[in-house]
Amino acid sequence: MNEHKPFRQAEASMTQNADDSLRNFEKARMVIKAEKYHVPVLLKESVDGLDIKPDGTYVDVTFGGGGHSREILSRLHQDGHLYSFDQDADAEQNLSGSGETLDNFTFVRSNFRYLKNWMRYYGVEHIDGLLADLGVSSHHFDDEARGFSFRFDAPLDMRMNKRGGQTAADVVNNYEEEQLADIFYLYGELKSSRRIASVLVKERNQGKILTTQDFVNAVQPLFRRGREKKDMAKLFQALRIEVNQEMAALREMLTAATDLLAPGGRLSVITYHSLEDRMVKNMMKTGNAEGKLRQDFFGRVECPFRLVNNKVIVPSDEELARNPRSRSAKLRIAEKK
Ligand SMILES: C[S@@+](CC[C@H](N)C(=O)[O-])C[C@H]1O[C@@H](n2cnc3c(N)ncnc32)[C@H](O)[C@@H]1O
Repeated sequence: MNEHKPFRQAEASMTQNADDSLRNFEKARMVIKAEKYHVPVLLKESVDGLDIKPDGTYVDVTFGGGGHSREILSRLHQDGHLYSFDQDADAEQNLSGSGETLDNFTFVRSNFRYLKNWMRYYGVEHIDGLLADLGVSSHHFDDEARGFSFRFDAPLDMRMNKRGGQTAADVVNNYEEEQLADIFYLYGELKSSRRIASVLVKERNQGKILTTQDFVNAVQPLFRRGREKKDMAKLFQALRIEVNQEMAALREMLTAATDLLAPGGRLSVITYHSLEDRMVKNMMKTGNAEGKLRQDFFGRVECPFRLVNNKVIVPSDEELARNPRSRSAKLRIAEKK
């Protein structure tokens, strides 16, 4: 009889674990209530990439509508923990206000560039995995008042964190012409960036550019017919990246994550434009955002990560059909050595 005992114990603990997962999932569903806020992108692929240990410590630095957080929580047991960050107050509203709480979940209303400080604050020295699903959520594009979309007329704001920092109107009205051109070229990959900057400067000399429609009216005549929407989207993206200092925040977060991850810990990052993707790729291949190869005394490349996927993972045809907003997503996964 005795030789069966370990099996029975294993069976009992499997049932216990399954119960734990179900309970966690149900509770997470109650605590994270958003359904329409955002459709999670590459959900299974990115969370599978974390290779979750049920008792591990995980971070989702981009909570948004909580789709990825909920999936991570469903795979954790009571002794695991998830810290989820978002700098936007609207994202926090996706947590149930009913007083329901999850013991193994902490929401951090902050920019993820302060990841290290917050982990220190919570007494966390190492994490087993970090997920980032960068950029803005569908909610940002669909909320008429936030100024992220050229489909609506709204104050030219575009701040994810409305508590502070410069707005898109501040950038458009105060930056030097050359600075504006650089932003449009670097973050929007727009060939006509100099012309756009020059037109904006002329326009603002007539009167401040304060709304999305002021901005659209100024630049629209520059775009070739048939390309207006694509180019406008690129221009709005460029402004948004500058307003929210997205590249600097990403660099700081990736550096902190590299230090915090325990050996065997996973980094799973979804990007939506080429500059972000390049920075993530560099970090995973070389351990620094610039992609500088470092070699040891014997000429061996030193890198804190092992790539889990050599080729980027992109949404399947089924996902693209179901959620066209996933079209530019690229997922990279690496493991800390
Ligand atoms: C693409 S959405 C994430 C969606 C989420 N994974 C889901 O399934 O619902 C990105 C979220 O990250 C937040 N975010 C972007 N940059 C951030 C930063 N530097 N610090 C904190 N939150 C940030 C945005 O406010 C937005 O809610």
